[in-house]
Amino acid sequence: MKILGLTGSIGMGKSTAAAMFRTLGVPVHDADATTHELMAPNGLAFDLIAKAFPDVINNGRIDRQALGKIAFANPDVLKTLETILHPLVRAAENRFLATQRRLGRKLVVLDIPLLYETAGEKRCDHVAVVSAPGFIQRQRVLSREGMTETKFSAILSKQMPDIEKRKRADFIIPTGLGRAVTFQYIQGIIDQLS
Ligand SMILES: CC(C)(COP(=O)(O)OP(=O)(O)OC[C@H]1O[C@@H](n2cnc3c(N)ncnc32)[C@H](O)[C@@H]1O)[C@@H](O)C(=O)NCCC(=O)NCCS
Ligand SMILES: Nc1ncnc2c1ncn2[C@@H]1O[C@H](COP(=O)(O)OP(=O)(O)OP(=O)(O)O)[C@@H](O)[C@H]1O
Repeated sequence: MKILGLTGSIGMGKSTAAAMFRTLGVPVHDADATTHELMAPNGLAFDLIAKAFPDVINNGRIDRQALGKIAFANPDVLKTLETILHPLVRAAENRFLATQRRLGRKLVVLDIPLLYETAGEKRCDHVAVVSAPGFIQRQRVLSREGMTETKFSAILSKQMPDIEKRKRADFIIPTGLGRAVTFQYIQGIIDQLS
């Protein structure tokens, strides 16, 4: 079974590309979706996070925006969160891989936002990076509710620059030229790896 890592900086189009892989029949494990499940009220990380950051609990739920506000402004908070979440995400990823192997899959995708930042490429056979020009990325991200210039800069500073990701990638998937182009590239990657 070949493992393709899918990554890219904030707003570059990972989720959109992941959905296209799924449409084309390739199973995808989504690390970000896993963190959402882990942080839900019945999730495995809820109690640990609620204990570490009681101020961000709102109506029995973790207020992600409030947590993001402190985490992206404070390296210690982000570190604590990562220490809680990353091993649990990794365990979920391993369960996904075991299931897909049992099912005899030839190709699977691991969608990991911080793939290069956490040396995740070591457990992938190939890596694809989604990328668009910086001004498009900026427009996309700043149009999100609750996003500010300061938060965008703080998040960017914690991620490997797009140019560096592009240098390391086996495949670069353009996401600034329209969805049809992205889809075509993804189809080409699947053909090449199948
Ligand atoms: C701080 C949290 C609660 C903020 O949640 P919120 O819903 O407001 O933002 P969201 O998760 O959509 O992230 C916004 C952007 O920041 C990026 N980002 C998230 N965590 C990190 C991180 N640890 N380092 C760098 N960038 C990050 C995301 O990839 C995304 O591009 C959340 O991002 C979180 O729990 N982060 C820590 C876990 C983590 O590392 N997740 C990313 C990879 S699995
Ligand atoms: N290939 C594409 N063509 C056109 N627009 C796109 C494409 N990919 C993504 N977009 C647009 O860009 C925005 C961000 O996309 P998406 O949510 O997939 O990014 P992401 O990398 O998963 O973001 P984050 O890292 O912040 O979670 C969305 O509004 C989406 O509609």
